[in-house]
Amino acid sequence: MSTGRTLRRVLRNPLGALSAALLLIVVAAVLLAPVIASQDPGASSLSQAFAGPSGGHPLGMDSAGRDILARVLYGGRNTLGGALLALAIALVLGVPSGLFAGYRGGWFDSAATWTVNLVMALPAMVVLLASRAILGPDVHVLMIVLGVLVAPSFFRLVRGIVANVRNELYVDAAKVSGLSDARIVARHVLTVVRGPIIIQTALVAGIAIALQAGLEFLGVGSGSSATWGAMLNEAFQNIQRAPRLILWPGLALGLTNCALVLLAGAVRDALEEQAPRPARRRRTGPAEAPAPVTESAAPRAGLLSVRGLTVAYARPDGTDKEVVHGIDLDVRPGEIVGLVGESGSGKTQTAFSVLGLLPEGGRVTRGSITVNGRETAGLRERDHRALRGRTLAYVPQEPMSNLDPAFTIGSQLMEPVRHHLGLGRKEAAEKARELLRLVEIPDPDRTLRLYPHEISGGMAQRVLIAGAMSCDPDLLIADEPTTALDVRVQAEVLALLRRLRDERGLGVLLVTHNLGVVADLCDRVAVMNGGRIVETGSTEQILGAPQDPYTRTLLDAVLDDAPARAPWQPREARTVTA
Ligand SMILES: Nc1ncnc2c1ncn2[C@@H]1O[C@H](COP(=O)(O)OP(=O)(O)OP(=O)(O)O)[C@@H](O)[C@H]1O
Repeated sequence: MSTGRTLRRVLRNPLGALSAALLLIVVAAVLLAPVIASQDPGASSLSQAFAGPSGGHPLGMDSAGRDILARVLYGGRNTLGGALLALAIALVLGVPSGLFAGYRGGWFDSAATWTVNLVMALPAMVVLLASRAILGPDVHVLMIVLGVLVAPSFFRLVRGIVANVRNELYVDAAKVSGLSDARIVARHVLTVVRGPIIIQTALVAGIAIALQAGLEFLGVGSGSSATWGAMLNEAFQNIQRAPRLILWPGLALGLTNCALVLLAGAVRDALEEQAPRPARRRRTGPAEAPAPVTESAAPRAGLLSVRGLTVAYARPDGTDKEVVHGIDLDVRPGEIVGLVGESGSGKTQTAFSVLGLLPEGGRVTRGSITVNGRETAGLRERDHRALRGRTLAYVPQEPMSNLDPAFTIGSQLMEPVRHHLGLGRKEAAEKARELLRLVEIPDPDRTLRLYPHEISGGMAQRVLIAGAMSCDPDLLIADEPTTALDVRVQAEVLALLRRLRDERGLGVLLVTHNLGVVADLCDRVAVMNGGRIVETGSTEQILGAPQDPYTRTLLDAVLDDAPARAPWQPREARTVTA
């Protein structure tokens, strides 16, 4: 949701409008103190001590004969300025570290979380009193210490949200499209955390103001300058003689804090009206099943060639869990190769190894992956990122989860195009329109303006295919691209992939467990089981005359437990050699 729309929603809420107006008045009055109050807040005239309101002194005089209006206004400067300083320190320390720890995890996350827990365990008031004793009675120094003490609240808030967002599929999709981490954080992560940060800022500002006033009230502040807390302290000492002295600083503190809390509530309500983000798909898979290794004697394909690929995950005890055990795979230009196997057989790990996007802890431990003849196993992240989007593209399984609900379709299609092709806004919009036409979306202009929740699943998948095609890649890796769609839309998406292959000479690695899709679309098939490729061949051969017992079991399962017919008849009119 855009900032403008959030602001309008806040102002439409009566409490939001009232609190915002109140805060504006307080801030304006405090900033305009020299204009509104003609007196110096420190100038005292003992003969006028405790004098009531008069023409030149509308709020009267305090116990030392100082103008109360001037002291409230100038005191507000010191009180709000101090709170602002504490807030700035807390934001600068808490937000970037929370972003980094949540997004990257690893040792920085552990170290930062440990430090934050330590700071949170410290009793804030005791630390503030001790700092005053050590660093002197300067209110600014106390506010800096306060900023450090409240920074953990921002860190924990931001880290928690970012750690969740990092797992969203649309963040994976942004990585796949080749965007840098900084761009992904700025675009997809900051938009999610900015709302909670605004709410937290309002609440922490209230706490900082109250704490600062509390310290001054206890006489722990600097004491030399006017602040609302110091005024309360003085009023309290004279409560019997002039109880009205407590009214003005009390009112200023109470109103400012109420306004901040109400504003935080209004911002939260405005943000909650935003459509909920889809939950992330969690992958699960059965345990490894052993199978024989097949070594391909075939020459390496020009587009994608995988030889002896082994993928492993580090276990907490330091040992490796191997999930892909030395596989061979080839995709030629203009060829659609199906990678089939049941859940957990290692299809996705293979695809992600080619994309250079193995999840944290996973790595290619052996083997070679060449794309257009260039070795990519062990490539640096920066070089892999350059390949993704341009040479390699990815179409994921769940179209809706891979689109960021906060941005229009147009904005999401234009971002990678502008980044990779360096196009300006207008050219990128034209390119986005052209891409939507390419994937046969009927009214591209209208679709560009829609948000993901306003389009169907089939259309979302077309949008993702359009995004994948934006930089005219050579190889498209599609992970179960039709699973989330109904049968009619599935057929349309498959026809679209076939057309792209025919018209553009696109190579496609189709990850699927659906043999119907394989029969419909693929030229060749590799069957995976337990992290190994057990059989590779043409679609006709694999579906018509499977050699491996596992492939036969897979085919039997499709035919409702009946034995596989021989030969298998693919849906598309293909020449079947029995
Ligand atoms: N992050 C991880 N850490 C450890 N093991 C993992 C991790 N991700 C996947 N695995 C293991 O890797 C193996 C292969 O998983 P993979 O996701 O490639 O299967 P798949 O064939 O794509 O299944 P699906 O169709 O369900 O996605 C599984 O045994 C799985 O438990």
